[in-house]
Amino acid sequence: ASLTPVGPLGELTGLAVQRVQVADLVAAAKFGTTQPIDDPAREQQVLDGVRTKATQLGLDPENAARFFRAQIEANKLVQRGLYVRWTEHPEEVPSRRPDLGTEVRPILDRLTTDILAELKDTEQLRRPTLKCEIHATIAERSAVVLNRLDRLHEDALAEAMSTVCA
Ligand SMILES: C=C(O[C@@H]1C=C(C(=O)O)C=C[C@H]1O)C(=O)O
Repeated sequence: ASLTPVGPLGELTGLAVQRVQVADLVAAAKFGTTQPIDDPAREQQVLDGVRTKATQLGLDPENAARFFRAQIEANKLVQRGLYVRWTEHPEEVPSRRPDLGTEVRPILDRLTTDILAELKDTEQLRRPTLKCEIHATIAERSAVVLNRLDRLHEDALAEAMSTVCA
């Protein structure tokens, strides 16, 4: 369970937190298999879906795709960090390997839908203004404290939120 960060960007930031936390499951699904961290075909699928749904919601599809490119980079940052951690400390490797296709990607797909709805709800606030940057910083810092994010997930969240103020 994750706690909702503070302010008008709290819900959106909370969803970005959930997405970087699900990266732990993605890494657990792939670690010790031949499945690579980078999957350009899946990324293309995610981004194509985002553009389609964004257009249906009346959002700028390229702006939404830019936000999701940052979510994807953040996810891979966590995966790479956990690979380093698990290689150095094999006792920390999760004992169960979740199934990427049936278990993990469906969670990411649900988050995609929720994130797009929040992008719509926050559209007016997310102009490139100081006001937006301030609300983004408040939401991000409160997310780190409320969810006790470690440095890896804190850095990933910063990446995920880097383009929030359109
Ligand atoms: C999350 C995954 O790993 C990477 C990150 C992705 C994402 O954040 O949506 C998509 C494809 C991969 O490059 C995955 O393979 O599903």
